[in-house]
Amino acid sequence: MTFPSHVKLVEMSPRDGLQNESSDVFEGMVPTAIKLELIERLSNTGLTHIEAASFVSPKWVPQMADASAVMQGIQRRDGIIYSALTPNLKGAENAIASHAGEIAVFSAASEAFTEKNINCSIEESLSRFEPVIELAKAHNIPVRGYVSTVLGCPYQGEVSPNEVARVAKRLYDMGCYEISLGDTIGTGTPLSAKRMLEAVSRDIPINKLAAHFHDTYGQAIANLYAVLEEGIGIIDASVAGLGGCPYAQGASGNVASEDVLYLLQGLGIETGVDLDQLITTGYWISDQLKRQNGSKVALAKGR
Ligand SMILES: CC(C)(COP(=O)([O-])OP(=O)([O-])OC[C@H]1O[C@@H](n2cnc3c(N)ncnc32)[C@H](O)[C@@H]1OP(=O)([O-])[O-])[C@@H](O)C(=O)NCCC(=O)NCCSC(=O)C[C@@](C)(O)CC(=O)[O-]
Repeated sequence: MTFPSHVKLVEMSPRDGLQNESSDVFEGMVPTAIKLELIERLSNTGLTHIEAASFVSPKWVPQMADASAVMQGIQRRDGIIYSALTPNLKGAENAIASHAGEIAVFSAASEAFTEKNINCSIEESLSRFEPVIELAKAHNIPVRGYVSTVLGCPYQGEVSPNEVARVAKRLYDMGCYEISLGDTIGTGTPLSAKRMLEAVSRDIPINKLAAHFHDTYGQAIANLYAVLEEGIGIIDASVAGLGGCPYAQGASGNVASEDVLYLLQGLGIETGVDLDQLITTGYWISDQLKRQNGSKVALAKGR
């Protein structure tokens, strides 16, 4: 078994982490200043990729309504890519106008989830992404592609690895430079994660694939270990385990960045990220949101 020597961590907390936050503390919206301070603190940890906001309909996801203010307010650092999620051309235009360093499009391997999440079929979502990718190319901005529900769907249940592979390949062939595979509701297990990855990596080089696992069933770290064994070198995670998709009921947070980093350090895998700084940031945002910190490593190590 050979693990990669280096893993790229993609930090999700400002976008996936906060998009579903129904913060009582702030009567709904998390203030832009808190989002910006979170991004600033994350920028001090050694992370090189931070998904900072999403340019989606504010009627669908009110928490991301200040995406332009967030993207424009970031104190940008050399060597850090601040990316934004975009569902359509309108979102991409706004993201690019707000200086997103990378944009991401998102579909799913389940028709039912795609309808609930972005109000169209998988096929329609892919055609919406064509002009997005074209526009990004014209601006020299890389595009990441997400496939959600890769290990289970909240509406249709089981999802076939072949369908995940099909959607992932379409996104890759359309020009997405990296495909992130989302276990949106965290129902995957190490074996199902490996089987899914085997199917996807038949068509797409493994170094172009990212694991984006939620920890709803407590399997995310085990699933990550399984896909690291297969050669995955890009992992999405969210500090303090923040997050959840508004269109996947019961879906809890992303796997905690602190827990992923602890796993990687134990395997001798380099990331360039400082665990203590990450833990401090996780406690800071948990305090702001008056939430229990969702990272087991942070709880064990303490403040
Ligand atoms: C895709 C749409 C817009 C379709 O929504 P729709 O209602 O079908 O769209 P529409 O084109 O009919 O537009 C409706 C209204 O939204 C506006 N609108 C339209 N587009 C935009 C835009 N980009 N930015 C701002 N406003 C926009 C548009 O202008 C219009 O405004 P109105 O005329 O009624 O005032 C909607 O369904 C939507 O925004 N969905 C986003 C859902 C979402 O953000 N889900 C969470 C992210 S995915 C996720 O978390 C999973 C992931 C990626 O993390 C991986 C994993 O874990 O699996």
